[in-house]
Amino acid sequence: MSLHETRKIKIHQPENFQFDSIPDTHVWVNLHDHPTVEPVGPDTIPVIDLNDPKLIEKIGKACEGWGVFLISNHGIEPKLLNQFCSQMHRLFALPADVKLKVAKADALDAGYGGDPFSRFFPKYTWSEAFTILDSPLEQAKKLWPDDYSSFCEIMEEYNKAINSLGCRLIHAMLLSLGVSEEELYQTPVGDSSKVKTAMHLNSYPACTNPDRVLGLPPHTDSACVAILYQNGVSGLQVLRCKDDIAPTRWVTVPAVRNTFVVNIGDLMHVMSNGRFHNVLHRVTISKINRLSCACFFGPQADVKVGPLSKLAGLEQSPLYRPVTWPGLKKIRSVLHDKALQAIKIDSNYIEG
Ligand SMILES: O=C(O)CCC(=O)C(=O)O
Ligand SMILES: [Fe+2]
Repeated sequence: MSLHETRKIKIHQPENFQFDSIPDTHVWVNLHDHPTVEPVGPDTIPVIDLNDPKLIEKIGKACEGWGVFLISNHGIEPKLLNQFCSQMHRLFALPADVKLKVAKADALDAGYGGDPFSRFFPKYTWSEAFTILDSPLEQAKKLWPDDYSSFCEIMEEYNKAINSLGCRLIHAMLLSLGVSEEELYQTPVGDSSKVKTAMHLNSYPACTNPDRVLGLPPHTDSACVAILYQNGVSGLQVLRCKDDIAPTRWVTVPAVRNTFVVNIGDLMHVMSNGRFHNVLHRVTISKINRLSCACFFGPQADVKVGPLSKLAGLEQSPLYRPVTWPGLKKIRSVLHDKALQAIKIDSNYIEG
C-alpha cells in the first residue's frame, strides 16, 4: 500500500482506493447524527425548468426556502456531458504516482488533492479531487505528455457552457432579489464578462462498506453559486433544519438525468443580506463509483461583496461586512464553518 501526504492537503490512499478493508483512518463516527431521508413529499427538492415563464419567482423561492434546486432544460448537450464524464474518468483512473505529479501544494491551488476541508477533521475522506482554476493546460501536460489536448478541449468546452448557464442563473437570482436589469451590472457578479469560475472535479470510489466512510464532510460553498454535474449516481445530501414537518435531517439530492444541481454559497447569502440560504451539504459514498464536478461562480479577486444596497437599507440593516472571494476563503481556511460569523457587522474578528 502506498500512502501519500502532500503539504497541507491530506491524500491518504493506496492505488486508486483498493483497500483490503476500511482502515480506521477512514472510518467516520457521527455520520448518523441526523436521519437521512429521501427527497419526497415536503422534502422534495425543487426542480426548475430554465424555460419556465415564472423562472425568476421560482428561483427566488427555492433559494430562500432550500438554497438548492435542480435545473432542467438547461440546453447543455448530453453529448458534451458524456465526453466530459469520460475525461473525468480518464483523469481519476490514472495511477496515483502520475496524479501526484500535479499535487496541490496548498488547498487553494489548482491541481490534484484531497478535499479542502480535511484539515478540520481527524479522518480522511473517501474521495479525490482535481481543481481547475484558469486553464488545466499546465497540469494536463504533466499527466498526459503526448495527449493532453483532448482533456483541455473538453474541459474548456464544458466550462464555456456551464459559465453561460451560471450567469443566466445568477441574473435570475439577482432579479428575484429586486435588482433591476439596469442595476445588474453594478452588482459584484451581474456583469457576466467579469464572473470568475473554478471547477472542482470529484471522484468518490465505490466502497464495500459505504456507511462507515464519507465523501465530503459537511460544508457550505464559499462562492456565490455552485452548479454540480453528477454522473447519474447520487451521494450529495443537504441539511434541512428542524421544522413543523420533521426534526433536522439530511435530504438526499436525487441524480436526475439531464439536470444540474444548483447550490447557493456563502457570497450569495451575504449579497442577499441573509435571505438566500447557503445550504450545508455533504457527500456520502455508495457501492458504485461516483464522479461529480462542482463549478463555482464568484466575483473577480479584488471585488468586495457585501449586502446589496437594495436589501440593506433603512428597513433592514446590513448583516455582513463586505469581503472579497479570496478574503472569505482565507477566513474559511482558519475558521471553516464559523467564517460568516466573523464577517458579521457585530463581530470583532480581525483578519490576520
Ligand atoms: O460531489 C458532490 O455532490 C458535491 C461536491 C461539493 O460539494 C464540492 O465540491 O464542494
Ligand atoms: Fe460543496
